Amino acid sequence: MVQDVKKSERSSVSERRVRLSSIINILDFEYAASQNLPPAAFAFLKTGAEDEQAAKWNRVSWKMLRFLPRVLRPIGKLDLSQIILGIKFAAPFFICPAGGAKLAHSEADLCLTKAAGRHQILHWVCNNSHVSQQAMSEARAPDQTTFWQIYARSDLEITTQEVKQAVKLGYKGFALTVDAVRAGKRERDLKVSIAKREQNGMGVDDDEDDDFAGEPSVGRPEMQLGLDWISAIEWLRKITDLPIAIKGIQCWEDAVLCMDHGAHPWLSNHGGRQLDSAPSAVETLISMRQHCPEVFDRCEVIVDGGITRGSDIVKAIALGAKGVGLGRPFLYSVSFGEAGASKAIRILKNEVETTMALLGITSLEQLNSSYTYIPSVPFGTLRSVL
Ligand SMILES: Cc1cc2nc3c(=O)[nH]c(=O)nc-3n(C[C@H](O)[C@H](O)[C@H](O)COP(=O)(O)O)c2cc1C
Repeated sequence: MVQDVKKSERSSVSERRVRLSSIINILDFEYAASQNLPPAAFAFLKTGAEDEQAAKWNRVSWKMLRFLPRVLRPIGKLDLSQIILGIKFAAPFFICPAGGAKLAHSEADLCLTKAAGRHQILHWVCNNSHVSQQAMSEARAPDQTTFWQIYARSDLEITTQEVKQAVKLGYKGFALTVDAVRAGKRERDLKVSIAKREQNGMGVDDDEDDDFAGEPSVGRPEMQLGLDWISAIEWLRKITDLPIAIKGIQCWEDAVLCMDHGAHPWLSNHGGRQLDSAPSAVETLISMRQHCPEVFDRCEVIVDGGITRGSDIVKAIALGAKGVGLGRPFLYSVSFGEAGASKAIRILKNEVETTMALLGITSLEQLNSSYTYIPSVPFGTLRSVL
């Protein structure tokens, strides 16, 4: 399925315009990928839906929050470890599932699992990768745990077999992605595909031109469109009793439904690639704190979207998230292979540690909403909102 980037199009180490050694933060990886990757590959990874409002807002919304640091507290050893769906990892952030990683590097999916294993963080493996389930599980370090993400295929039996196989191969948690029943209109990606086709002299009859409705350049199998909460959870529960997250929760009402059905809400708008103007995970976290705080006690809330700094990760945890996913940042970093992904993890760990020390905490368990606020809302009101 995954479109191959021709070898000649992919830059070799010596051809790279931006070198790994020059990178000091996560946004630097995006710049490097924009310079080093073929334009079509970068466009596929970067694109959001339509006007990219959701993709941009995801990033900006973490910056709405400010910290309330505490001082004169002894800061000794910092403990970044976090339990996500029952498994202890060395850090609270993880690598999100992402199809098309091969556009960043021919061995991207394997490199991501290996880098995650090296640093004992979670890789939530994508079912739409170019590598087999078996090969992905073989890339794990001996003591490494990975989780598996699924789309429900139109032929549910195929997905059923895939989940059974994932259980056999030792995956310890699942995510059912539900925000992509239809692909979002990803214009940045579409424009590059159309330009390429026109460059190749392949014209289209003006009367029949419906390229504007084209599928993303990395295809996906046909989706199952008939599931609802009851049938989806019943189907999955017949196959496994391992933890299940529902990926793509975008309002507190659906977070409550997750809780009621014994699943964990994964607050995500697919990196702004699906519904433009969808809410960011920050907004959903805050509305959950107002309307259904009990979900944080009964479920593990996972978030992703627009995270570029260790401080964003700490903010998410302060608001109640247990696991914090990054998609594009790891895709951009893995354009440098395993060394790039490993550097991205080290940068994030270092930023999380610095943020913790400057907030006056030594473990993530000490974090709570009193460490953060939104300045635009009157201070007193906000403290009660959070
Ligand atoms: C290139 C790309 C491919 C993706 N493919 C999948 C996928 O196959 N399954 C899925 O559940 N999410 C997929 N996602 C969404 C990510 O899992 C995650 O929700 C999102 O990237 C987080 O936002 P961020 O990129 O701003 O960190 C993809 C994201 C990107 C950027």
